[in-house]
Order: sequence, then C-alpha cells, then structure tokens
Amino acid sequence: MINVIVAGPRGKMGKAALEMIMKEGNLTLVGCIDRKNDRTMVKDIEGLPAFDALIYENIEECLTETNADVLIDLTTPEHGYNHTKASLNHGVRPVVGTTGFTEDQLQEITGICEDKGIGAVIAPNFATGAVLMMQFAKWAAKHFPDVEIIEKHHDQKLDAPSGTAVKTAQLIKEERTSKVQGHPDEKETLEGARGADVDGMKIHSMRLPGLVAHQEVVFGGEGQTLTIKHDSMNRASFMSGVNLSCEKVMEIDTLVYGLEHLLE
Ligand SMILES: NC(=O)C1=CN([C@@H]2O[C@H](COP(=O)(O)OP(=O)(O)OC[C@H]3O[C@@H](n4cnc5c(N)ncnc54)[C@H](O)[C@@H]3O)[C@@H](O)[C@H]2O)C=CC1
Ligand SMILES: O=C(O)C1=N[C@H](C(=O)O)C[C@H](O)C1
Repeated sequence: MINVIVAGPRGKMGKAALEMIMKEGNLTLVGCIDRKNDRTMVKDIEGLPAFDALIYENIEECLTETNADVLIDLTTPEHGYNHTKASLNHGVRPVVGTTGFTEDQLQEITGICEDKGIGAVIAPNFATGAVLMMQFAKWAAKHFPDVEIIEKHHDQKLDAPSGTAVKTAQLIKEERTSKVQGHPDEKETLEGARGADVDGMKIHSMRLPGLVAHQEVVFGGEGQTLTIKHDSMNRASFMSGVNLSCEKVMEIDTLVYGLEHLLE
C-alpha cells in the first residue's frame, strides 16, 4: 500500500482522485491539503467520499503528522509549485498534475530531486490517449514541419496555453528544425489572431463552458493535412495515469516530466 496525501480535494481533479483512491486497492489516503476545513475529516465534507483522513490547511503540519509516501497535487500553478518543494523537503514524493509551471521552476525541482535523491512525477496530461497523441505528433513532425496546435478547455481553466499544448510543442521542437510558419510578411491586424508562438509554430487556446479537455495537432504538407486529435470526456480519463504515477514514483530517484516515460 502507498500512503498518499491529496492537495486540492474539493477541485474537479481532486474529487476524481479521491474517488479513484476509494475504488482502487493500492493507495491509502492519509490526509488532504485544502484552503479551508482545517482538521475536519474528509468524510464530513459534503460531496467527498467517506475517508477517515484529516484535512490540513497547513502543508507543513500535514507532511509532519501523516506518514505519507506520495503527495498528489491538483491545485493551481502557484500553490502546486510550493507544495512540490515542501513535499520533497519532507522526503514525500510528489505526483503533480497541476499545470502552468515555468521552465525555471521545472529546473529547480529537477535540482531538488537530484540533491535529495528522491523521485517526482510531473505530468501535464495523465490520460493515456493524450500521451499517445503527443507521441504521434512528435513522429508526424519529422515528415510535416508545418504544424499548429489547437487546445480547447472548460472556461474555469487558469493557465493558457494548456500544459499539454506546451509539452506537445516541446516534443515537436525536438523533432523538427526551427521554422517560421506562414507568410514571411504576415501581419496581425488584430493582436493575437495568429496565437502564441513556440519556435515558429502556433498554439491557439479556446475556453468554453461544456468543454472538458481537447486538443488537435494539425499538420500541413503539399496537398494534404494530417490532424491528430484527443478528447477527454471526463476527469476519470486521467485517473489511471495518476494511479500509475503513484506506483512508479516510488521506484525512481529523479524528476520524470511526462507520463510517456512511465508507460510500458
Ligand atoms: N495532468 C493532468 O492530466 C490534468 C491536470 N489538470 C490540472 O490540475 C489542476 C487542477 O485542475 P482542476 O481540478 O480542474 O481545478 P479546480 O479549480 O477544480 O481545482 C483546484 C482546487 O485547488 C484548490 N486549491 C487552491 N489553492 C490551494 C491550496 N493552497 N491548498 C490546497 N488546495 C488549493 C482549490 O480550492 C480547488 O478546489 C490545474 O492546474 C489543471 O490544469 C487538470 C486536468 C488533468
Ligand atoms: O485544466 C484542465 O482541465 C486540464 N489541464 C491539463 C493541461 O493543462 O494540459 C491537462 C488536461 O488538458 C486538462
């Protein structure tokens, strides 16, 4: 059994993680970190599963008082980063789904893992299909260097572009030589019309109620286009990846960035 803390238990992903822990047999919930309900039992909070585990508002108290192996963070970019560092400082292995970390923050976390010899997983997308979509896109970029990424999410999302889109662009960048796309004299008559730019490729972010998490990677070539598309219809789609990461993080001693490194 792996003892886990969940940060962000009342959020959309946090709730789905609690339900997954309740359903699967390999994880034990030993505590939660939340912005309210200090020292209340999870089972006493309306809408949460019936766990006999305490909620803490103070992460230091949570990490000290629980015998946790893993901290699952599903919060916000700012708090997720602080939780990850606090967790590593207590020897508790972070599994982070929270997106929006900067390159500098990822470098810093890599360094802390190395110094402490302790593993961490940060995965911009825990859905197996999304990981495959990113890998297929990387492969396609070898043959189609012209590409645009369109990501679509629910309108409560804080970060744009999505962590998945950023990771996809990074993977494509590893495969193709830097390229400015579109007409060399292209001008935006409305700022932002062409989207965000990563090494010449464009990322477009859509936010609408009704959406969950969706991405299309569209490649263009001579007389043809190729679209690689993934849709998460609900948050359960991410949970097998969260569970796998909790298992695998116990076996590693560095930061793993991306679920693709853990899938066999
Ligand atoms: N890696 C993946 O596969 C996925 C990642 N995400 C990411 O997970 C994160 C959470 O997403 P959602 O659940 O949709 O957001 P949400 O807004 O529904 O939930 C976030 C929760 O974090 C809580 N929170 C904020 N500050 C906190 C703090 N200091 N301590 C404890 N809890 C705190 C909020 O109260 C809220 O309940 C986002 O960064 C999102 O991009 C979302 C879906 C999949
Ligand atoms: O906020 C979300 O919902 C999601 N966030 C992740 C991201 O930023 O890529 C993963 C997934 O797209 C859902």
